[in-house]
Amino acid sequence: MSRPRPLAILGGTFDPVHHGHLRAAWEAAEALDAEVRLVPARTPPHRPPPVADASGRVALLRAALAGQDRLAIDTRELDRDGPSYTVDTLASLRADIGPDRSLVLLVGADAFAGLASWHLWRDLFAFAHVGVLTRPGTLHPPSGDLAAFIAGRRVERLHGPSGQVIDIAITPLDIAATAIRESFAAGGEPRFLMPTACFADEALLAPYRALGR
Ligand SMILES: Nc1ncnc2c1ncn2[C@@H]1O[C@H](COP(=O)(O)OP(=O)(O)OP(=O)(O)O)[C@@H](O)[C@H]1O
Ligand SMILES: O=C(O)c1ccc[n+]([C@@H]2O[C@H](COP(=O)([O-])O)[C@@H](O)[C@H]2O)c1
Repeated sequence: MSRPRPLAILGGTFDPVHHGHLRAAWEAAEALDAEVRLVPARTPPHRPPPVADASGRVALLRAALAGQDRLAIDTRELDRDGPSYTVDTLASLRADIGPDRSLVLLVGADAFAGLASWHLWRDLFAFAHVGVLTRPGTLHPPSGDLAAFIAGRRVERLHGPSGQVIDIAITPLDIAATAIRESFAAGGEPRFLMPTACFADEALLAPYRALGR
């Protein structure tokens, strides 16, 4: 029997989704030959509450992903109360897919540098590999406990179900949701930083446009 493709997830606040997220997820799917799911956080643990509620952020994600089937949405974090800890998401995914399939947590290099502040961060590696998406502007390599923990785990090709770290070089797109929210707040129109389909339903953009009022 052929080995199942790896399952990779890109968690995020997606407030709102933009081409930086989508292109990174797409290139990771190609680089790892993986099924990739975008996992919107209901209550992101390490930041102020999002501008748009979870259902609005998911609706924009659905609009963004329409017309292709390589990237999917996994809404399991919306079903949990409390902070959307990634370790809980990985445990739940691991229970779904069984012990043998490769599971990869995709994180931008900026997020990876702060991984040691995440809830039960060492346990992430018991459930999954970590795929680090290189991102412009991130110059600092991991340090301290994280650097010590991942020493010896870095690989060029993933083996087994979990526990390794791989760099995934992606086309640098210096797009951030913060800048998109700032554009809306200034009365701008951040077209072409996010998919055109996201502009089709004004109701979905209302929370962002309201930033400018
Ligand atoms: N332009 C990008 N290129 C590569 N990875 C990205 C990019 N933007 C976001 N990511 C990664 O996608 C994940 C989810 O990001 P998130 O939803 O926080 O978007 P963001 O644009 O960084 O948002 P914000 O500006 O609100 O912090 C994180 O791992 C982040 O590092
Ligand atoms: O589990 C944690 O402690 C944790 C801490 C910070 C961030 N995360 C996850 O990392 C992803 C990106 O977070 P953010 O805030 O950059 O959108 C998102 O899925 C968050 O739930 C997870």
